[in-house]
Amino acid sequence: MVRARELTMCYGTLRAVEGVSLEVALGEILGLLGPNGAGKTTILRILSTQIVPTRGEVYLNGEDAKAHPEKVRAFFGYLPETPPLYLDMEVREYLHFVGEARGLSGRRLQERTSWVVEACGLSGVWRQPLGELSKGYRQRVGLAQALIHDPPILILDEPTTGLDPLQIKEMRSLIRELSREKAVIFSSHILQEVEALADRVLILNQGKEVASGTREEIYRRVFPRPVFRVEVEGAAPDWGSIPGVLESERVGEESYRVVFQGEDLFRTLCEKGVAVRALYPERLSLEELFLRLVGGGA
Ligand SMILES: Nc1ncnc2c1ncn2[C@@H]1O[C@H](COP(=O)(O)OP(=O)(O)OP(=O)(O)O)[C@@H](O)[C@H]1O
Repeated sequence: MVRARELTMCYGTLRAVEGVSLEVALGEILGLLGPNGAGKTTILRILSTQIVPTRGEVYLNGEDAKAHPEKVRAFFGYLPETPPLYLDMEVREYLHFVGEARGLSGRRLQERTSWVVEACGLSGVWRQPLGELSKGYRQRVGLAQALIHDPPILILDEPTTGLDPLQIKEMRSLIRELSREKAVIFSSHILQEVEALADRVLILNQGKEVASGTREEIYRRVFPRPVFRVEVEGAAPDWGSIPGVLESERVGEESYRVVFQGEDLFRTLCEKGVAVRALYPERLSLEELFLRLVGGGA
């Protein structure tokens, strides 16, 4: 549904994005994750045809975005980091205005407006001017305008910025619900956000892809061999003498992270007289993976 190949974007001498490729299918959520200035917004602006990349190709719903920008604009809804709202307009006026600009009219416009108002929880503020809405409601209106024409693709730049915890929860569940029948791509610099929402992640740093895939795939890239957490009782084991243990790291009082390649770590440890209290496969958070990938340590 969304396919971008080898995107590069230069602003003067600054290479904001370099050689980034991505794909998002219907029913899938891709999270772009990276620190400030990593190039996330630039990629989303390229995908939403606001800027033309210095190099690279974008296909939305099979159409070449560079060759047919007008055509592909019908295929997506875009929520920019700061939604462009006309602050004097009431919510209902604004959504009608955007719907008409998207080519809707008559019954279809009424239907779609009612749908987005319901889906985005806007019925209580329907007659309020946008300028009087809280940040959370403005963000919902921003999402509503992106959805009004029922596009198959949703492009969301930092969709939960500025929302309170309850609003974040609601926004996430709405996006998840929508993703059942849409391709969703969103950006965030918050690891928990991406972890909570994305099926797949594209990690960016200084304009370049650092890793991409599901968390498990990224995990396997960071740790190509199985990693276990081992909790022991008593003295620290002599890890170097235990067959199959390739690396060990102390991560707590009596807790170790162990890279093991062999048949049965538990049995091997017991045979060596190690008193094992707990042993389980390690599952690093996206945050730890991210830090390892960008070289910030564990
Ligand atoms: N219009 C522009 N002109 C010049 N430089 C730009 C422009 N837009 C972005 N940049 C630069 O490109 C780089 C990538 O910016 P971008 O906004 O894409 O990053 P980001 O990952 O979205 O960051 P943030 O999380 O802070 O929004 C930054 O160094 C930024 O200063």
